[in-house]
Amino acid sequence: MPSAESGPRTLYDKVFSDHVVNEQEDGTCLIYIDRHLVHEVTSPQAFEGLKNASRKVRRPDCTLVTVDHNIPTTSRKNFKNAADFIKENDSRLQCTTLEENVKDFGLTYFGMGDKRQGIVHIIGPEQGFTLPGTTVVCGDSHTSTHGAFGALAFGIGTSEVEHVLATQTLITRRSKNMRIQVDGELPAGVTSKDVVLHIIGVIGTAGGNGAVIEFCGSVIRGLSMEARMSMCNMSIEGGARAGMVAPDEVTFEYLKGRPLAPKYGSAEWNKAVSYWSSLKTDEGAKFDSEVFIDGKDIIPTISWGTSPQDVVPISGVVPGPDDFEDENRKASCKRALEYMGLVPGTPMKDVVVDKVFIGSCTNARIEDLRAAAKVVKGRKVAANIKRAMIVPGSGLVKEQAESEGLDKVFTDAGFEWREAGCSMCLGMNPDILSPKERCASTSNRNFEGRQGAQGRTHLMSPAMAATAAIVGKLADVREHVVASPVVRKASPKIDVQQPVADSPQTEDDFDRRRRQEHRSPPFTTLKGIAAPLERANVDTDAIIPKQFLKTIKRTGLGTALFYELRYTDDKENPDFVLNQGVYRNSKILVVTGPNFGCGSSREHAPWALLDFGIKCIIAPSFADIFFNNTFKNGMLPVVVSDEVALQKIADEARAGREVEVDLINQEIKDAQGNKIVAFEVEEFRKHCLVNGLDDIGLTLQMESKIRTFEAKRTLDTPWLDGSGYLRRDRRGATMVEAAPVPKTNRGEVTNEPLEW
Ligand SMILES: CC(C)[C@H](C(=O)O)[C@@H](O)C(=O)O
Ligand code: SF4
Repeated sequence: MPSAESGPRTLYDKVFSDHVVNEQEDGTCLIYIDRHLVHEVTSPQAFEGLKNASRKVRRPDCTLVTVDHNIPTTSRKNFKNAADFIKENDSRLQCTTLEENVKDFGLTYFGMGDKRQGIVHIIGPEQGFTLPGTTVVCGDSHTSTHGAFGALAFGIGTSEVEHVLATQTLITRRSKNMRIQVDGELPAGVTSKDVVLHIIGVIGTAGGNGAVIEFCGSVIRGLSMEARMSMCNMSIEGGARAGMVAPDEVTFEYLKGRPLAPKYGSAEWNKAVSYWSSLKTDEGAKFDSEVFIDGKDIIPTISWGTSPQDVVPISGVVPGPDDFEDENRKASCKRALEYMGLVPGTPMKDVVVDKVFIGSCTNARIEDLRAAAKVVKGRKVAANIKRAMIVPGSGLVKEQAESEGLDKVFTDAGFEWREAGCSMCLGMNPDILSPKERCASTSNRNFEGRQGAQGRTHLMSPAMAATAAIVGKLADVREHVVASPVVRKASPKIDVQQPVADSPQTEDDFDRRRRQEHRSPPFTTLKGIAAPLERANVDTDAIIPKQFLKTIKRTGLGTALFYELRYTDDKENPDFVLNQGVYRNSKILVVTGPNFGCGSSREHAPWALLDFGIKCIIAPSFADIFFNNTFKNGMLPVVVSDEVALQKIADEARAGREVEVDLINQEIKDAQGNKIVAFEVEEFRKHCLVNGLDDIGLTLQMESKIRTFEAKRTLDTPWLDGSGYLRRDRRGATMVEAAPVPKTNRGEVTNEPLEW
């Protein structure tokens, strides 16, 4: 339900309300986006859409672009350009396409030759691009990371990336408010990663669906910004699109001197701090759900299975199906044990590890590397560990770590010291696990095949991963390192001011863009074979694995749909439903377990379903980003939470009979036209589907409202109009200039020619 707009408000309510450009009667809101981060995987189709419609990027001064997912993490000593450096064809194409797009649209870009390059969720905060009270989006589910600053930050799909690029706004609705309070004190050896893994174990991967989580309590207040980012980062693993922490002195301290934050001590800084200080939940504000956790109950926590909710304390044992009451969980446990090659009852500390990965947007910040180095110092990686990698989150993190001598600590112990990128977090680059290899990983997802086909991932904190590297097995950091008080050191800050250039944009451009387009074929009624899928928590990595995300097109992904389930050694698996008889022509998917489409924001998941021929998915519940992404592609996700009705539909599907989804009357019927169940759909979404409308076209009709909002924003929060190297000369009430940032010479800021 929408949150109350009057009376005491939550932090989320405040930030959301401050960004509403327009609200419709059915609760559909157009919100302004302050900060847009872009990377190579989820943007090519968005830029292509802009080009096809002759649209420009509305606010280059609020947009920051980098490459992170595909790039190799090998030494860049001889780096000249991405085209020569990246060997794998599809990865190279995706990166060079991004470089062309930033050039064509005049965006600020941190390429591989720039020491500010890094994982998109590490560089935003590092540069002060992420600020309290802002709305931050990126075509990436871990955008939730930025909520650590009291920003409303969430992942979006590629169609929404295009929408934001074109309009600097997004169509959305109010989320529910969820509060997770962690009080007391954390025992020695327990870190924010343990806290968040513990929380996901408690609430489950669908626990936060439809909600924004506010993390609070004395434990959260005591965490550094890095630690808060690790927690908000994994809100998405708890099903929430966003996590937030109210900004406080720790936040302000972190922001001082960041290149894109207001200048410390200036009138603007003081104004900003006074606004930021108001961003807290009012006494008496209502939350839709609340969870209380006592910090002292948390033990270093690791995952044992193939979902982030499959966690146990390191002192525990591998669970078995009998440990769960829910039938879905019993079935998932059985499958996960088989996949992970584990036997119930085995002590976690007996599990032998092959590889160690310390990196990712969850845990590749300077504090993470310091924590790992503290464990490693003076020790050696165990003989059975085939590979132990440290992948800093950005060039600046790497530089800082090197200045502290951490690289030496790691390399002396036998770790590889790599260049910044996503790396083995999802293995879109060459850093992957071989089949059946077991990895102690500081990343955030342990889905099947996530780090490499048939690879086995155990999630944990940097200190725990470092301990596993030294011991050769999963191990308890508390038994291997003498606890000492955590000393909070400053994070690296670099004040880099860059020159910019101008390029005009005219009123005519707006008129051209104001066209309302019809992009998807209208959806009214769909009748066809429905395939039954009897699974819970189907993640988007399972719907389409990472190797297929390297395309720069939306089409042709049907063969990749459910790839790991549909094929074994590249041959069709006859047991998988879509390989059987009539189901090869399915138009509808009936999923019997909850939380379909959890995990990543990849719009490739609906694209693959659509390309296969599936236009409608029926399930008891969906993950938020996937749910959104389907609508943007003229597809219909239908929630049927009534178990009896869902089973009736599944029975039709199991019998190979057709099912009819009648959107006009909002009913699901059997092949004879008998109603099985009615369903709900938001009015605005239905309108767009039935009429095949392009919502960018619709939003552009709100131009005057967007301009009015921007003018007010400039008065109230002037620091949000591209500052520092993002500064643009503004023309009238709108944007815009387009100036790429000159290359920095990996360490030295120069006025050298542009990277391209
Ligand atoms: C590639 C991108 C869409 C994806 C995400 O949204 O999370 C990736 O970052 C991931 O972690 O799976
Ligand atoms: S989760 Fe992994 S792949 Fe996704 S953005 Fe973070 S580091 Fe990159």
